[in-house]
Amino acid sequence: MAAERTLSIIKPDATRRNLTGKINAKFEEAGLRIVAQKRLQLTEAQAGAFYAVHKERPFYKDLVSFMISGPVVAQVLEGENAVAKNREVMGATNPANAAAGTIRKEFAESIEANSVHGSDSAENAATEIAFFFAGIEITG
Ligand SMILES: Nc1ncnc2c1ncn2[C@@H]1O[C@H](COP(=O)(O)OP(=O)(O)OP(=O)(O)O)[C@@H](O)[C@H]1O
Repeated sequence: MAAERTLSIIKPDATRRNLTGKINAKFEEAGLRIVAQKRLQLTEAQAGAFYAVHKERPFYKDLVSFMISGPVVAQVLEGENAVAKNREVMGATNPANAAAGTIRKEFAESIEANSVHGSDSAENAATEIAFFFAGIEITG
Protein backbone atom coordinates (compact mmCIF):
# COMPACT_ATOMS: atom_id res chain seq x y z
CA MET A 1 0.00 0.00 0.00
CA ALA A 2 1.21 3.50 -0.84
CA ALA A 3 2.08 5.85 1.99
CA GLU A 4 -0.96 7.48 3.52
CA ARG A 5 -1.25 10.78 5.37
CA THR A 6 -3.26 11.74 8.43
CA LEU A 7 -3.83 14.94 10.42
CA SER A 8 -2.71 14.95 14.03
CA ILE A 9 -3.19 17.64 16.65
CA ILE A 10 -1.27 17.76 19.90
CA LYS A 11 -3.88 19.37 22.16
CA PRO A 12 -3.45 22.21 24.72
CA ASP A 13 -3.25 19.89 27.76
CA ALA A 14 -0.15 18.30 26.21
CA THR A 15 1.57 21.46 24.95
CA ARG A 16 1.04 23.00 28.40
CA ARG A 17 2.88 20.08 30.02
CA ASN A 18 5.76 20.19 27.49
CA LEU A 19 4.88 16.80 26.02
CA THR A 20 5.31 17.60 22.32
CA GLY A 21 8.65 15.82 22.06
CA LYS A 22 7.53 12.72 23.93
CA ILE A 23 4.39 12.44 21.81
CA ASN A 24 6.37 12.93 18.60
CA ALA A 25 8.74 10.15 19.71
CA LYS A 26 5.73 7.79 19.95
CA PHE A 27 4.74 8.62 16.37
CA GLU A 28 8.27 8.16 15.04
CA GLU A 29 8.78 4.90 16.93
CA ALA A 30 5.59 3.61 15.27
CA GLY A 31 7.02 4.40 11.83
CA LEU A 32 5.00 7.55 11.26
CA ARG A 33 6.98 10.37 9.65
CA ILE A 34 6.18 13.96 10.69
CA VAL A 35 6.07 15.60 7.24
CA ALA A 36 4.60 18.94 8.38
CA GLN A 37 4.20 20.57 11.75
CA LYS A 38 3.24 23.95 13.20
CA ARG A 39 2.34 25.34 16.59
CA LEU A 40 -0.58 27.73 16.66
CA GLN A 41 -3.25 29.29 18.84
CA LEU A 42 -6.69 28.49 17.44
CA THR A 43 -9.46 31.08 17.58
CA GLU A 44 -12.92 30.12 18.81
CA ALA A 45 -14.24 30.29 15.25
CA GLN A 46 -11.45 28.04 13.94
CA ALA A 47 -11.86 25.42 16.68
CA GLY A 48 -15.64 25.52 16.23
CA ALA A 49 -15.27 24.98 12.50
CA PHE A 50 -12.79 22.15 12.92
CA TYR A 51 -15.14 20.29 15.28
CA ALA A 52 -18.35 21.26 13.41
CA VAL A 53 -19.30 17.54 13.07
CA HIS A 54 -19.72 17.49 16.87
CA LYS A 55 -21.91 20.62 16.97
CA GLU A 56 -24.95 18.78 18.36
CA ARG A 57 -23.00 16.79 20.96
CA PRO A 58 -23.36 17.88 24.63
CA PHE A 59 -19.58 18.33 25.00
CA TYR A 60 -19.14 20.60 21.93
CA LYS A 61 -18.94 23.96 23.74
CA ASP A 62 -16.54 22.66 26.36
CA LEU A 63 -14.43 20.99 23.68
CA VAL A 64 -14.08 24.25 21.74
CA SER A 65 -13.15 26.13 24.96
CA PHE A 66 -10.57 23.48 25.78
CA MET A 67 -9.06 23.55 22.28
CA ILE A 68 -8.49 27.32 22.53
CA SER A 69 -7.16 27.22 26.11
CA GLY A 70 -3.58 27.16 24.84
CA PRO A 71 -1.46 26.45 21.78
CA VAL A 72 -1.84 23.29 19.72
CA VAL A 73 0.62 21.59 17.39
CA ALA A 74 -0.96 20.60 14.07
CA GLN A 75 0.95 18.02 12.11
CA VAL A 76 0.78 15.75 9.10
CA LEU A 77 1.90 12.17 9.72
CA GLU A 78 2.85 9.93 6.82
CA GLY A 79 3.35 6.19 6.61
CA GLU A 80 1.77 2.91 5.63
CA ASN A 81 -1.81 2.83 6.95
CA ALA A 82 -1.12 6.15 8.68
CA VAL A 83 -4.76 6.79 9.70
CA ALA A 84 -5.20 3.45 11.46
CA LYS A 85 -1.65 3.34 12.81
CA ASN A 86 -1.99 6.80 14.34
CA ARG A 87 -5.28 5.87 16.02
CA GLU A 88 -3.60 2.77 17.41
CA VAL A 89 -0.73 4.84 18.85
CA MET A 90 -3.22 7.39 20.27
CA GLY A 91 -5.36 4.81 22.11
CA ALA A 92 -9.04 5.02 23.08
CA THR A 93 -10.74 8.42 23.42
CA ASN A 94 -11.21 7.87 27.16
CA PRO A 95 -7.77 7.29 28.72
CA ALA A 96 -9.40 4.93 31.23
CA ASN A 97 -10.04 2.57 28.31
CA ALA A 98 -6.76 3.14 26.45
CA ALA A 99 -4.29 0.29 26.02
CA ALA A 100 -0.93 0.29 27.78
CA GLY A 101 1.79 2.15 25.91
CA THR A 102 -0.61 4.41 23.99
CA ILE A 103 -0.31 8.20 24.11
CA ARG A 104 -3.65 8.64 25.85
CA LYS A 105 -2.91 5.96 28.44
CA GLU A 106 0.43 7.58 29.29
CA PHE A 107 -0.41 11.26 28.97
CA ALA A 108 -4.14 12.09 28.76
CA GLU A 109 -5.76 13.88 31.71
CA SER A 110 -9.42 13.09 30.92
CA ILE A 111 -11.81 12.07 28.13
CA GLU A 112 -11.77 15.71 26.99
CA ALA A 113 -8.16 16.68 27.71
CA ASN A 114 -6.88 13.59 25.93
CA SER A 115 -3.66 15.04 24.49
CA VAL A 116 -4.11 14.23 20.78
CA HIS A 117 -6.51 14.27 17.87
CA GLY A 118 -6.17 12.02 14.85
CA SER A 119 -8.27 11.83 11.67
CA ASP A 120 -10.65 8.86 11.63
CA SER A 121 -10.59 8.12 7.87
CA ALA A 122 -8.44 8.85 4.82
CA GLU A 123 -11.23 11.03 3.46
CA ASN A 124 -11.48 13.12 6.64
CA ALA A 125 -7.68 13.26 6.79
CA ALA A 126 -7.56 15.01 3.41
CA THR A 127 -10.13 17.60 4.57
CA GLU A 128 -8.42 18.13 7.93
CA ILE A 129 -4.92 18.43 6.38
CA ALA A 130 -6.26 21.08 4.00
CA PHE A 131 -7.77 22.93 7.00
CA PHE A 132 -4.29 23.51 8.48
CA PHE A 133 -1.73 23.22 5.69
CA ALA A 134 -1.04 24.37 2.15
CA GLY A 135 0.54 21.72 -0.08
CA ILE A 136 3.82 23.64 -0.18
CA GLU A 137 4.19 23.21 3.62
CA ILE A 138 4.22 19.40 3.46
CA THR A 139 7.53 17.73 2.66
CA GLY A 140 7.67 13.95 2.55
N1 LIG B 1 -17.99 12.46 26.56
C1 LIG B 1 -17.12 13.42 26.30
N2 LIG B 1 -16.92 14.44 27.17
C2 LIG B 1 -16.04 15.43 26.91
N3 LIG B 1 -15.28 15.48 25.79
C3 LIG B 1 -15.42 14.48 24.91
C4 LIG B 1 -16.34 13.40 25.10
N4 LIG B 1 -16.24 12.56 24.04
C5 LIG B 1 -15.32 13.10 23.22
N5 LIG B 1 -14.81 14.25 23.73
C6 LIG B 1 -13.79 15.11 23.13
O1 LIG B 1 -14.12 15.31 21.75
C7 LIG B 1 -13.08 14.80 20.92
C8 LIG B 1 -13.71 14.23 19.67
O2 LIG B 1 -14.54 13.15 20.04
P1 LIG B 1 -14.55 11.81 19.18
O3 LIG B 1 -15.68 10.98 19.68
O4 LIG B 1 -14.47 12.13 17.73
O5 LIG B 1 -13.20 11.12 19.70
P2 LIG B 1 -11.94 10.54 18.95
O6 LIG B 1 -12.30 10.16 17.57
O7 LIG B 1 -11.27 9.53 19.81
O8 LIG B 1 -11.02 11.77 19.05
P3 LIG B 1 -10.42 12.74 17.95
O9 LIG B 1 -11.57 13.09 17.00
O10 LIG B 1 -9.95 13.90 18.77
O11 LIG B 1 -9.32 11.99 17.33
C9 LIG B 1 -12.34 13.78 21.80
O12 LIG B 1 -11.02 13.53 21.41
C10 LIG B 1 -12.41 14.47 23.16
O13 LIG B 1 -11.42 15.48 23.27
